[in-house]
Amino acid sequence: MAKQAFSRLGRWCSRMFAVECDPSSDPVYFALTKTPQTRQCSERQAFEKIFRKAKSFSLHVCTEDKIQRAKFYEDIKNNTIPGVSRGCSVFDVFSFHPDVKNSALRGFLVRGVADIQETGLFDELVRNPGLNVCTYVLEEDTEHWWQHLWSKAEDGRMVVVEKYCLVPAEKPEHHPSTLNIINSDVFYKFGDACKVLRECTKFIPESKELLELVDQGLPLKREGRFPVIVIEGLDATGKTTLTRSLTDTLNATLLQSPPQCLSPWRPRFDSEPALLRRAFYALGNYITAGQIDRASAHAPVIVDRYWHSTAAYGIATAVSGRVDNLPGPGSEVYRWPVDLLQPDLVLLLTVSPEERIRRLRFRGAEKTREEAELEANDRFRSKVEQAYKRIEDPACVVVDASPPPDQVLQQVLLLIKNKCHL
Ligand SMILES: Nc1ncnc2c1ncn2[C@@H]1O[C@H](COP(=O)(O)OP(=O)(O)O)[C@@H](O)[C@H]1O
Ligand SMILES: Nc1ccn([C@H]2C[C@H](O)[C@@H](COP(=O)(O)OP(=O)(O)O)O2)c(=O)n1
Repeated sequence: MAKQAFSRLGRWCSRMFAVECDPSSDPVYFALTKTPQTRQCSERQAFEKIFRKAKSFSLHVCTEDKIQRAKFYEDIKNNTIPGVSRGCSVFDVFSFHPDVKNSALRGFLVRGVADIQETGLFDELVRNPGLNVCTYVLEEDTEHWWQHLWSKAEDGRMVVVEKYCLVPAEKPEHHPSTLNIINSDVFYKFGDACKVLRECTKFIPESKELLELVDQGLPLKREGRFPVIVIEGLDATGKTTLTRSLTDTLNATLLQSPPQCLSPWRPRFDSEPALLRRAFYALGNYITAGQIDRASAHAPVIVDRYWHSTAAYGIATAVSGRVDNLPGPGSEVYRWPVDLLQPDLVLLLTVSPEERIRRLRFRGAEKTREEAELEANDRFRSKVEQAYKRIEDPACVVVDASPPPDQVLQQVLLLIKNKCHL
């Protein structure tokens, strides 16, 4: 057996396999076992739902280095999968150790691909040390489905190096998409976000300038005397409108995260995989923290988005499927970073989904959205909002932002008066 295959296997054994065929329901879970087990009739449904007796194969990105893995996953998703899956069904899949942090590998299952094993592309994929390539085979007499893991033998031929029987399994406590959140989708320490950007200076030269900007000191405890109020909320909930009127009324300084000075780099990082995008926004908060520290010595400070946004969007984007796949309230993913300056008050503006769509339409967005996209959007919206509400120390105070702007302002001024004695 090829040397490479051994190292692949070490990380592959005793894993579970989750196939997401419908974002509105649970994934189908399988345990991978060496020994087939007698199955109940009802379990056949799991296989019929996924494989339907069609030829299928899966690709899992297993590159060790986190940044390479994130970039390679995007490349496979955007270039390889569309190329091989014409006329096929494609599902997102996870290979993971149940409830073990950082153990999830993401990939794709392509169903209905007739002769993939005969193609040069198959060889190419199997040869790639960053991929685990599996085919799925039905043993007709026993009705067992087997996962075949492929590798390249020393003589250059493609060979099956390991076979696992797929056994339908109970859903684990934690959805596999939640297992890798810490330090991939949300960063809880300045140094952890910096590390990611430091490692990507080779292919994103802008990261170097960004690191120089943030290296100018980290205020953790505020020197200033004036209160700091953060306004959070989904797009079009009225943050810009409210932060402007609050700033005027309170003679405050208006800041935002990411800070203005990062605007030229934002589109660049927005087009990168989540790992890099989230590290960028995390560092934006530390730069804003420095600005808050200085400004709050002279006047109250209003901040348009801060840590809650970074964490809530990071978590909501990472967690696939339904809202109840989010880590439960009290999970460590909702904690405040150990070294980020805390505001005095965080207000979360909320409006009904219908009102939000009305405001977005008024701004000219969303006009051409398909129904399906709106529905997916609705799931995303609920996940962001739930994540916002679960973040702790400081937790946000929810404000109903559906009344007219002046009434929202009065309501918020009252809250600020009570909580910050302004
Ligand atoms: N309280 C409100 N009632 C009605 N419309 C509002 C209210 N606040 C803001 N809007 C309108 O909704 C849209 C989005 O507001 P904006 O302040 O830009 O939101 P955000 O900064 O959260 O994206 C704008 O067209 C704005 O004029
Ligand atoms: N402090 C922040 C601010 C924004 N983000 C991310 C989260 C979302 O992906 C986008 C939302 O920003 P966007 O500019 O669209 O929002 P608004 O126009 O202010 O409503 O940026 C963040 O991660 N951290």
